[in-house]
Amino acid sequence: MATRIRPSSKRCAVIGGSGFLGRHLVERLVEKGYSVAVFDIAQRYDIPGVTFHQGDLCDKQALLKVLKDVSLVFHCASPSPACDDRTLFWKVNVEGTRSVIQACQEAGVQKLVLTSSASVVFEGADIKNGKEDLPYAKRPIDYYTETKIHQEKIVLEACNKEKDFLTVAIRPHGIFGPRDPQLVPILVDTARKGKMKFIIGDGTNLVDFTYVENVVHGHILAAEHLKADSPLCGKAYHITNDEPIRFWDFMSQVLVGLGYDAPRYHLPYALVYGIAILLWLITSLLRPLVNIKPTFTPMRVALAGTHHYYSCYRAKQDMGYQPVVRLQEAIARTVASYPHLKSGS
Ligand SMILES: NC(=O)C1=CN([C@@H]2O[C@H](COP(=O)(O)OP(=O)(O)OC[C@H]3O[C@@H](n4cnc5c(N)ncnc54)[C@H](OP(=O)(O)O)[C@@H]3O)[C@@H](O)[C@H]2O)C=CC1
Ligand SMILES: CC(C)CCC[C@@H](C)[C@H]1CC[C@H]2C3=C(CC[C@]12C)[C@@]1(C)CCC(=O)C[C@@H]1CC3
Repeated sequence: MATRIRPSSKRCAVIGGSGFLGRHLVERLVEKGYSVAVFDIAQRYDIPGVTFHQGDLCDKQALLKVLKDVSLVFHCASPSPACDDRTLFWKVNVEGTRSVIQACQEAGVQKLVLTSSASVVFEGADIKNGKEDLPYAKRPIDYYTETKIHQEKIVLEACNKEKDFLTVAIRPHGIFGPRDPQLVPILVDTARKGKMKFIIGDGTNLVDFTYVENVVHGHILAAEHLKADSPLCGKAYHITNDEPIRFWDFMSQVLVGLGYDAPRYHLPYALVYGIAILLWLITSLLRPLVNIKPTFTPMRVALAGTHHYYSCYRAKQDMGYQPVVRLQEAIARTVASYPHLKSGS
């Protein structure tokens, strides 16, 4: 009987490796001596030694070609939360993730590390020091969150020691850092439109913002600690900066760092949330005719006006996680990385 030769444990693939988190992950893996294949719907950069495979993760045959001599897969692809397209979220995050799991199993991949999200337990109400045993949101706040819940469940349920296929999910929260296309650009765009004058609520709500290098560190630790006899098998892990900060202090530090005024005037949370729901309803009804993207979506308002910070005690215990870049240093590096978004430029 022919014995299957296992690929080296340092041969990995990053699905979604052209994205914000994915590219930082690829760069760190290369520094650590991994051989990396990127699978993504688009190729946006070139790194010597990294092979790129352009394709849709819903296409199992295309995935199989890339995964056949890989032992470890990171899955960090998703449509952007801003796209609000339920059909696309289900197709990519749920059906596509099933095809990733099947392709991994058929190709003999041993480990799958999923980038999930701490928002899988967020329903719009306060979460203070939330642990991984919080129940999944029963009424997810948007389609993105709804499908991230299903995605995490199917990946964790696929963990099977007998089949030599181990899975783990990383749940980051509020990732930021150089090249992030969401947080800082949306913030600056809102400030430039003159809409960043108001604080939603009393401004004391604490939130986790997690520097991208810490999220990368959590992913690699998880991959390296994921073994048949380890507690990581089939579990989810919060990865944060472990320094919750007032949402509005974080926003103000980024804005002031880039030369914009910090928001000053307070608006009641319930009022802004109500307006955001109304706008979402109107834009959904008008969508067949015009595609308007409101700045203040119910999700963003809920994130801006409630406490949502998470414990990463489990990651510290099971994989020795500690953030590698502290929050103030992370904010300074991020601000410095966006010279083109400075006020007046
Ligand atoms: N950013 C954040 O604050 C947080 C993010 N996460 C999770 O982290 C992961 C990475 O997020 P982030 O880096 O911010 O996102 P990005 O959008 O920057 O990266 C995702 C990448 O996946 C690609 N992609 C999308 N659909 C497919 C597909 N069908 N097949 C192959 N590739 C595809 C995207 O291409 P394209 O751009 O062309 O769509 C993009 O290159 C996601 O799973 C997200 O849910 C979790 C918590 C917080
Ligand atoms: C308009 C302003 C009141 C707020 C602008 C900042 C927001 C763009 C960001 C603040 C928190 C961010 C966040 C995410 C996206 C960008 C923010 C809303 C996620 C929804 C991205 C995907 C996730 O999995 C969870 C994130 C939580 C925090």
